[in-house]
Amino acid sequence: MSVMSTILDGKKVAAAWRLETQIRVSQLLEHQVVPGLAVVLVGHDPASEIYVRNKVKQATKIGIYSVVKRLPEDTSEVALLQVIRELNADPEIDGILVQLPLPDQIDEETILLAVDPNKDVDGFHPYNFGRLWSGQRGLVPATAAGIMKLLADYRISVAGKNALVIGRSLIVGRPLAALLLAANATVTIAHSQTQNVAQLAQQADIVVAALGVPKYVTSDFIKPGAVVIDVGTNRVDGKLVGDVDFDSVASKAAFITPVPGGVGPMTIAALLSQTVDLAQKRQ
Ligand SMILES: Nc1nc2c(c(=O)[nH]1)N[C@@H](CN(C=O)c1ccc(C(=O)N[C@@H](CCC(=O)O)C(=O)O)cc1)CN2
Repeated sequence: MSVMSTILDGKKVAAAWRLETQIRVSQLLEHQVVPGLAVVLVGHDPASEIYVRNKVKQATKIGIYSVVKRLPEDTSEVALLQVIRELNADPEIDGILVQLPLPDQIDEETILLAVDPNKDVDGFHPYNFGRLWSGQRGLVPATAAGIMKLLADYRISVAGKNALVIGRSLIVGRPLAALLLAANATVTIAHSQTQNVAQLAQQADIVVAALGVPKYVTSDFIKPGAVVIDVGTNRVDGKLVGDVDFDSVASKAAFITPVPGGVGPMTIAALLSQTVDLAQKRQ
């Protein structure tokens, strides 16, 4: 018998979260504190352009002051470091993020290290990453924070569950594994060298697909009743496709995120919330 899963509606949860954040912004405005977000975009990656536009649009809508620093594709590392230094010193800016990926001539690690850890709203600075892995509270990468919030809103408990995170990126896989561990899940990280990913997935209560391969996770990976989180945003023939084969997996999983409308909107809502956390600290 095939059962249809509950769809984890990221669009709806993110909208409610943005409203809560907007209320927090109004409270800050009463104390003459305007939360400030700076987004640095180097080059013209079409997907990055969309994400940055949406971040700024949604930030502005809820009263966050936001600036975009647009730099050409051939920007040098030195020039980018100078922009970051200026933002670090700008008292109107609470949160700084550098949109990834960066062009090849720029070393990502050098850039992330240059962001003031107290303004590192993306949580990618090694200081904040270290705090995350040592189980301390702090700035957390937005996609991982968004996924945890989505699970919490649907009252999906994580403690004692087997979680498989497929993908070990700085942006999603690693920070999410740390958050799931902090929430007392038993966490496995699978990656490009992992043998028998399907076999590992069959043991998992929670499967997170964050590897960037369209429809990689199929129904034979899934234990009936599992929770499936799809972080993929692959463009195939102009269409947005996740890392999960939604139609086959939805008949087996208890909960599943759609693409679009699942994890993506939660990422931006988490970023806004964290920007306001930083402004509250300034206050
Ligand atoms: N500095 C950062 N760079 C990148 C991050 C990040 O968190 N910080 N994450 C991703 C891209 N990203 C945010 O930047 C992001 C990805 C997807 C979405 C989203 O809302 N997706 C929609 C679909 C939108 C579309 O049509 O493409 C959805 O899934 O519903 C938001 C943000 C890489 N870089």
